[in-house]
Amino acid sequence: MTTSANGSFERTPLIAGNWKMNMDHLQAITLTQKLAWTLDDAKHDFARVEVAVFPPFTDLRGVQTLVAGDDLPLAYGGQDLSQFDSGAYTGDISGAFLAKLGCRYVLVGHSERRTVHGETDEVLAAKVKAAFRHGLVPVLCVGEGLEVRQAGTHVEHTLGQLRADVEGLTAEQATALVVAYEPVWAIGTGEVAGPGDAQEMCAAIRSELAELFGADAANATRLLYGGSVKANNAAAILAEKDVDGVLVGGASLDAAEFASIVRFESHTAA
Ligand SMILES: O=C(CO)COP(=O)(O)O
Repeated sequence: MTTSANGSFERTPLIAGNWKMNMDHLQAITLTQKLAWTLDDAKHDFARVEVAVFPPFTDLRGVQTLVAGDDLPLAYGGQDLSQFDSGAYTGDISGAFLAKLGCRYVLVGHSERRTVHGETDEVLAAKVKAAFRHGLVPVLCVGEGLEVRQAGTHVEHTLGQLRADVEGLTAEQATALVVAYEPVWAIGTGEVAGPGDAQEMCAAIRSELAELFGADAANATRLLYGGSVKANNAAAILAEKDVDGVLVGGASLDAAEFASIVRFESHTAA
């Protein structure tokens, strides 16, 4: 653990790339290699700023082979997992399988899962627990849609999702948890929440976690912002006190752009 510039608490910044449904297993190898080379050229210190990618399931074996074979310091994870461990759940992927593939993380409750797949908070709370059961760190995504933002109830709404999805966790689990605030209106739209908006929500999330799990746990939980993060807007967001990293969609598909977002955090955390 290193001390980040985001306050006096020790939280290792995390720059995460969610590839969504992009990159087949061959493209995934090329992108991972390029990213590793670019960060290596830049002498990136992975212990100081952690870097993780979230490829589609079909890419994970290839990414694992590359990361293990070349001893790359990159972390990776799945974009979803089943709330169940095994059995008759056609099309679903168990956290046990992800753990076996060397995944450190798994996304839970991305807004595209909530909207396209209708995942409810009840299901998501079960998925968060399934992740922990299999030794994976859940990156729990929360955030409001445009109508909620316009009505001004975004903090209440997002904290409601958070409370429901972390239900039943221990303080120890809350310490390990990563929460990504992704306002739905800012995802893939080019509309980025201002650094002040990101900070407002991350501070609210941290104080909610403090109420639920105690201040020590809340001060350890890493909070990310996601939604149209690019190389040209990342630095200002990453400079905010309660923002410990970013969850990048589109810009993570370009190794050079993603690597430059990583470098902004390295400078902020220096
Ligand atoms: O949903 C996101 C990351 O999970 C954000 O996607 P974009 O960066 O493409 O807006």
